[in-house]
Amino acid sequence: MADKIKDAKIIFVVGGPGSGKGTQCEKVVAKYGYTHLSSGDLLRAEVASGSERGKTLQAIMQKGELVPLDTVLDMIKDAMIAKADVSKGFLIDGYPREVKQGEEFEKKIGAPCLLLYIDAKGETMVKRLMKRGETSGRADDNEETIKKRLDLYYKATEPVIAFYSSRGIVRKIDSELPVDEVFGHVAKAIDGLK
Ligand SMILES: Nc1ccn([C@@H]2O[C@H](COP(=O)(O)OP(=O)(O)OP(=O)(O)O)[C@@H](O)[C@H]2O)c(=O)n1
Ligand SMILES: Nc1nc2c(ncn2[C@@H]2O[C@H](COP(=O)(O)OP(=O)(O)O)[C@@H](O)[C@H]2O)c(=O)[nH]1
Ligand SMILES: [Mg+2]
Repeated sequence: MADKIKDAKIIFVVGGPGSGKGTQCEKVVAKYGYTHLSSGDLLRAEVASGSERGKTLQAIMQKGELVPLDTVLDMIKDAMIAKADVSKGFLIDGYPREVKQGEEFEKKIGAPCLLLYIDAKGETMVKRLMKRGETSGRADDNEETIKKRLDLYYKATEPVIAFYSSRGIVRKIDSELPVDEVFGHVAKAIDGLK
C-alpha cells in the first residue's frame, strides 16, 4: 500500500487561512480528477463524529492553535491509503503547517513534487474569512480566532515555503485575482509536471 502512494503525485497546497486553498482544490479535482484531502476538513469530520478525540481537537481548533502533528498525519495517511488504488494524485490542502510537519510527512509517506503557494494579502484573507463566517458555521471563523490563525500562519507556516523553495518545487500563485484567473495559474503549474 505505502508503495502505491509513493508512485502517486503529491501536491502540497499551502497558504494562509482564507487564501483560497479549498476553492482552488475543488477546481483541480474537477479538471484533473485528483484526490483532495483537506487536513482541516479531516479534523472537522472527527469533531463532528462526537468522539473523545474530537472533543480535544475542537478545543485546540477553536483557539486557532495547531493540533499535534501525529494526529493530523495519521488522518492524512489513512485517507491516502483508502484512495491509493484509484488516485492519480493527491492534493494535500492545509498541510504542512510547519516545517516539522513536512519532514514527518516525507518520512512516513513520500515527497511532494509540487507546492502550490496560494498567496493573498492579510487584509484580503481576513475579509474573506469574515464573509465566510456569516454562513460557514465554523467555530474558528470569528475575528479573534482569525487573528490568531493569521499570526500562526506567518510565524510557523511561511517558513515551510522557504524550506521547499530551495528544492525548486514551489509555485507562487497570486490569489488576489478573480477565482478563474487564479485557477489558470494553478493549472499551468500542474500541467508543468511530468
Ligand atoms: N495541519 C493542520 C490543519 C489544521 N489544523 C487545525 O485546524 C484548523 C482549521 O484548519 P483549516 O481548515 O486548514 O483552516 P485554515 O487554513 O485556517 O482555513 P481554511 O479552512 O479556510 O483553509 C486550524 O486552525 C488548526 O487548529 C491543524 O492543527 N493542523
Ligand atoms: N474574491 C475572491 N474570493 C475568493 C477567492 N478564493 C476564495 N475566495 C473566497 O474566500 C473564502 C475562503 O476561501 P477558501 O477556499 O475556503 O480558503 P482556504 O481557507 O484557503 O481554504 C471563501 O468564502 C471563498 O469563496 C478568490 O480568488 N477571489
Ligand atoms: Mg480550506
